[in-house]
Amino acid sequence: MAAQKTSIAVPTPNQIADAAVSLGRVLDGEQVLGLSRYLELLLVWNQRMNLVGPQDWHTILADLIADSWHLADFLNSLNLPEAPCTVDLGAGAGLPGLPLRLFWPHGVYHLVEIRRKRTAFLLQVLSAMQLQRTFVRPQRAEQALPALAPVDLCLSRAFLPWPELLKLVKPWLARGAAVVIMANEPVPSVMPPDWVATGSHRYTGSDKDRYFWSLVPANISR
Ligand SMILES: C[S@@+](CC[C@H](N)C(=O)[O-])C[C@H]1O[C@@H](n2cnc3c(N)ncnc32)[C@H](O)[C@@H]1O
Repeated sequence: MAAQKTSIAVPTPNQIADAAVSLGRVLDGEQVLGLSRYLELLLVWNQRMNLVGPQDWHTILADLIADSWHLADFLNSLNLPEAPCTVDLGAGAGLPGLPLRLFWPHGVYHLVEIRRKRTAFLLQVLSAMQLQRTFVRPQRAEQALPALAPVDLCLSRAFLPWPELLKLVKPWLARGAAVVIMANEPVPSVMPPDWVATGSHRYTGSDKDRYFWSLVPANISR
């Protein structure tokens, strides 16, 4: 699908850079360009299919994309392999993965998404953003995980309730692997018996506090 002239307001690179500064992040030129390409395609495709709730770029940047730069900082604080194999399950509109790769380019990154129209969107954005070592897997997570295992890092946003996600991914994790949960509440004091929380981080999103939890299987922690 090619970008068409529409009535939607597509931000200029300078507007994106200024808005990011107002959200507390200074972007480099490549990040501005990457976000500009992502936002333009997202705004156009979002008019024809339901990719994200917000329709205006500033809300998308503040409510959705900013999570990815906070997530990049959290991932940098974890004890991960130098070039991890990461899966992003139920990637949908490419969140958190596509913006994340501008801020955290390590290892190989697989965006797993079952719906064909969404994978078509992801492929077009991927080609426009020219992200390194980042791939779209048009598959069910249940099929992609065995094919991509052993997995060093599992991410997902709004895909499955976290206890179900842990059950789904556990058989396919490498030794020392982590699952990072993006949550609206702090890490629970009681974990499932076979999991340990190894880190957590709170940050303030556009409207409320948000959290990342890093969880590892108890018997194969690093
Ligand atoms: C609520 S959306 C979240 C999308 C994106 N992560 C975000 O935060 O905007 C969940 C996505 O998971 C996809 N999905 C649902 N079940 C799946 C499965 N078994 N394997 C892969 N993707 C799946 C859906 O098609 C949908 O795009």
